[in-house]
Amino acid sequence: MDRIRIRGGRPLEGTIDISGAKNAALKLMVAGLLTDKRLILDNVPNLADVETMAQLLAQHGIVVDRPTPRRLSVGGAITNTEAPYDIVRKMRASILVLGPLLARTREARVSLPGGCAIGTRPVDLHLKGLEAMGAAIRLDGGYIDATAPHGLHGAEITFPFVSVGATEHLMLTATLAEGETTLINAAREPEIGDLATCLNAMGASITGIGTDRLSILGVKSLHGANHAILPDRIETGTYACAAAITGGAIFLRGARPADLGAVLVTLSEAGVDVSETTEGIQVSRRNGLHGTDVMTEPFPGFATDMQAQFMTLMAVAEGASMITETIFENRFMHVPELNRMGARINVHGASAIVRGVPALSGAPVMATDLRASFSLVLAGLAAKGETIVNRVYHLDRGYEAVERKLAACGADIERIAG
Ligand SMILES: CC(=O)N[C@H]1[C@@H](OP(=O)(O)OP(=O)(O)OC[C@H]2O[C@@H](n3ccc(=O)[nH]c3=O)[C@H](O)[C@@H]2O)O[C@H](CO)[C@@H](O)[C@@H]1O
Ligand SMILES: C=C(OP(=O)(O)O)C(=O)O
Repeated sequence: MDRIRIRGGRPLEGTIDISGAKNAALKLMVAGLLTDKRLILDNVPNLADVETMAQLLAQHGIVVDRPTPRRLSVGGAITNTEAPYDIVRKMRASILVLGPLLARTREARVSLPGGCAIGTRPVDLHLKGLEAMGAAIRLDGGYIDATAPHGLHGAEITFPFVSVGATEHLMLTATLAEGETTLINAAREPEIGDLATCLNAMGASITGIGTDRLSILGVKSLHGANHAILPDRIETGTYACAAAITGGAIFLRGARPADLGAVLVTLSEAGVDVSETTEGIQVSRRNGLHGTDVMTEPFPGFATDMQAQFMTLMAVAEGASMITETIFENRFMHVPELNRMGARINVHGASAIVRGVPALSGAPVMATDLRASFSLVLAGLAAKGETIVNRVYHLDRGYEAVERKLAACGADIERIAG
């Protein structure tokens, strides 16, 4: 298993090109199941999760090619409607194939994704939504068995709380259902807008993009399209934290400020200098950081995917911060690892109290999930001495070329293959 070695204490200076968003790319690839024609995606990040999704689609009969490093071509006829446990367990976005398979072939068997390190992550809203659209669903041996003998139809679906995955899943499915589907209290994450824009380019009829009420008028079939994936707002926020924690200055080329929601405002409140340009975002820090409270919320609130990275920043801020996680019940696994590096963090239920310390010290640490992994990389960049981050396969799921991007800004970082 690969590890990352970091010798901390260098201010990072330079430019980082922001990659296409992982959380959009995976769902856009699923859109390829909705048509026999070719869907061409550009600005596709080179990530383990993208490879896993390509594998999943391939075993459904869909051909996924990478004609150029940043382009994916997805298309073909569905030849198998079962999504096996071995692939689904690696990546939760896999569950999103269920509705599109049902809409195209009237049957699907998809493994239940199960819990994962950050929480139980149920899929009941996805299944209830599909049932409202006419699917018959049965759970059998860890699999979701779904059929729609009479096809799927539109429905009015009100989510009791905001779910990114359920909004995307039902929107994808509704494009081919008969009649109109309305999703009320829908998630408004920028990746959902990106997916809706691509589906419309494929011939879907989706209105209300960017709002919490999406209307989807089903069509008979979708065609191919060419779509460039939006820049990754979580990668952007993560490297903004790298500039801030090392007291450096990084230009985040290609980043879109409006997609960051509350994250940029919160960084500014904490003492980070953020300036927006048409080409990207400049982030630097000349003065001290101060403790700032945050609560994770659906977009445009502070993203749960930025919680661990922001906590590391607060670990070296002056004063205390309270960080409350409202989306996932177990997303504080980075806390004991950060404490091993000298942080002073206590968890009380859904909140962590972070008492800032003057400096962290390098240590061997264990990555536990994707964003937690980067929070440890950030700690290593700021710490005195050497940090070894173990189990970096979590990092490779969602961050492209981490060592190259950071080293280009002056970080002393290397991957140790093993
Ligand atoms: C609202 C939110 O911030 N969602 C995050 C969530 O999306 P993801 O799509 O994974 O999760 P959801 O948005 O669906 O989950 C939001 C909340 O609803 C619950 N839930 C969800 C579906 C369901 O059928 N039943 C149910 O109870 C979840 O357990 C969670 O507490 O994780 C992703 C990966 O970290 C993030 O990029 C998303 O920003
Ligand atoms: C946890 C994440 O992804 P996933 O939903 O694929 O687990 C993430 O993007 O931070």
